[in-house]
Amino acid sequence: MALLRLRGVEVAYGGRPALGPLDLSIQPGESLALVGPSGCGKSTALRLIAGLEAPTRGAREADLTGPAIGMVFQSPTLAPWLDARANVALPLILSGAARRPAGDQAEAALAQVGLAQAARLHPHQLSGGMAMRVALARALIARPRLLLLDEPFAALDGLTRRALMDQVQALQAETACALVFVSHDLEDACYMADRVLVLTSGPGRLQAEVAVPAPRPRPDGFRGSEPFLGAVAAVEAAARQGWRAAP
Ligand SMILES: Nc1ncnc2c1ncn2[C@@H]1O[C@H](COP(=O)(O)OP(=O)(O)OP(=O)(O)O)[C@@H](O)[C@H]1O
Repeated sequence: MALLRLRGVEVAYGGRPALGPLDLSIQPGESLALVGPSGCGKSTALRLIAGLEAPTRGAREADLTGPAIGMVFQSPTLAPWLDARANVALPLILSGAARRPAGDQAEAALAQVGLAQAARLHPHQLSGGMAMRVALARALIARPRLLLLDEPFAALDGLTRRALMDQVQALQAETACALVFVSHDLEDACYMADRVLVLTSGPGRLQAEVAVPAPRPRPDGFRGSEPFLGAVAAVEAAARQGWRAAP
């Protein structure tokens, strides 16, 4: 049974098509990447999946209850007046948890992303990578069944980005949540996902679906392996067919 399905969804803004029609299903525990040229509707698709926006046409069907969805955006959107611990605890407190146990849980979540020492720091004291890890801890604290990441690493340097991708995979293995990962970077998409959905230029439709038949978390040397290189080549070929050059 799929966690979530989009059936023939289309989104238009002011009558201008922005996405679709698009069909998509997300199975429990799987990792899905959405790639496509700028403006094709990737973020729109993610907002539909999150239920933050309704489709103009088509339907969203979700089999999600409880702490269903965690989301991390390109900028970490932390509350500047709260320290890391309080930022991470916020979803629990907003859903009615008591401050002390929520704070304890937040500290454990920060330790999981390697930030045990940073619990009392405020956002302006954090590096970009640290802030992103705080946002990740916050998204995962309620143990969602589905984690949505919208270009979360785009602003980070290459090494930090790779370390964070491994960290997300480790957390995903631990929590068994499904992941939808939006990226501009075709290699990052193949690194993170079991299936890469290549969207066309806007309004984005499915151009191709490329499987990455390899275990997660990725083993050492994965980027030199045949499944990875083959998937990247297939995604690039689909992109060459379906993406118009930006005007
Ligand atoms: N709230 C909105 N009102 C009007 N138009 C919008 C709105 N949100 C998005 N759009 C338009 O819809 C299209 C898809 O936008 P979206 O942000 O989903 O694309 P994207 O693939 O995520 O882009 P990028 O990779 O550049 O982040 C774009 O043409 C954008 O201008």
